[in-house]
Amino acid sequence: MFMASRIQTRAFSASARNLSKVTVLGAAGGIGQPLSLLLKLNPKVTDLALYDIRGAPGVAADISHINTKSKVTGYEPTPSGLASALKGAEVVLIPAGVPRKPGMTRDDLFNTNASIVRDLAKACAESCPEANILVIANPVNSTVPICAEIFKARGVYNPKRLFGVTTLDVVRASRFVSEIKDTDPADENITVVGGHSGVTIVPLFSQSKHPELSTNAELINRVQFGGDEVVKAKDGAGSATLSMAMAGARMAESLLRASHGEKGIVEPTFVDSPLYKDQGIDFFSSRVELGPNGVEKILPLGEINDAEKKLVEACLGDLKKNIEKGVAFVAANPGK
Ligand SMILES: NC(=O)c1ccc[n+]([C@@H]2O[C@H](COP(=O)([O-])OP(=O)(O)OC[C@H]3O[C@@H](n4cnc5c(N)ncnc54)[C@H](O)[C@@H]3O)[C@@H](O)[C@H]2O)c1
Ligand SMILES: O=C(O)C[C@H](O)C(=O)O
Repeated sequence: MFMASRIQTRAFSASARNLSKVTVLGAAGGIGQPLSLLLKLNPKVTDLALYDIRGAPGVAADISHINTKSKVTGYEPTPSGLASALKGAEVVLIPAGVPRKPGMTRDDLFNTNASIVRDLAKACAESCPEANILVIANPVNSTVPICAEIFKARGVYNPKRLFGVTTLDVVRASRFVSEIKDTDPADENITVVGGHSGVTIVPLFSQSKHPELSTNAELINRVQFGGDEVVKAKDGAGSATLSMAMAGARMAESLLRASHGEKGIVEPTFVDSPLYKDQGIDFFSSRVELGPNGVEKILPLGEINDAEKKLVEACLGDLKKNIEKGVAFVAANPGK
């Protein structure tokens, strides 16, 4: 209790002074570089810290020449470099980890990415336990529970500060709808719930301006497997990087706006959620109102139609297994 209030006071005093340090772990990668670029263009970011196991100082030197006010620092790939990159961070984005190649599922990345995320989560728990942690590395359905377990083991878990970034699913859904309806995607607000892989991605078109799309199997499939479209087109060179950078920058911007006092900021995101806990599912993506302390309010799913109820049903089975896999990994491999 004492820890939680101390954490909240510190976070508030930094944002009250409008000083926002944002750290990117995996900053020299396909997502990391354009994400860092977009964060450098964001006037709410005053201090941008870039860390990677290779190349972060070079990316930082390059980005630091952009004529916006924020200070950019690239850190060496050492434990002290990582700790310095994280110290005082308000937001940490984690795109560190390997991407898919054609024929792979996101779960096929688990063996490599689980330990990368575990070790970075440990560094966060030690150096910036009060930060908002935004997990991009796949499989998100498992890497977010991994982070939670690491924070719990160190007694610093704050469920309001841990987010799986599912913004790209929302971005895609609005773009795909706008292509069908010939509208501006900025006017298409599509809620996507569940998790971030295949059938765990559930768009709720019945809640949009185009409820008839909730039976459009082709569109639903495209939202659920949009990532595969990019993996296939890149033909072995990785997965979505540029659209993901935009989506990650949007999620970070939303959190910063909320921490700077703006009200009513809502983003669908994968969080520790009460919505399906009675079914043993501790994490779920739904519309979340953000505030100065991270999660302000987890909004209910609301009315959904029968077709969408079936999609949610199909999501829950896979999601439960993905979450359990992350929790079991930390239990069996707590690391150093
Ligand atoms: N959440 C989403 O919607 C979403 C979207 C796209 C990609 N992704 C995932 O994001 C991850 C990164 O994708 P990418 O295309 O940028 O890959 P990438 O290989 O281009 O970049 C990954 C970077 O992580 C770095 N890295 C590896 N281990 C590290 C460690 N221990 N500490 C710090 N940095 C480390 C690498 O050096 C590399 O620069 C993948 O797992 C991918 O599946 C998620
Ligand atoms: O598809 C992937 O592997 C990357 C990412 O999760 C995406 O949705 O584009």
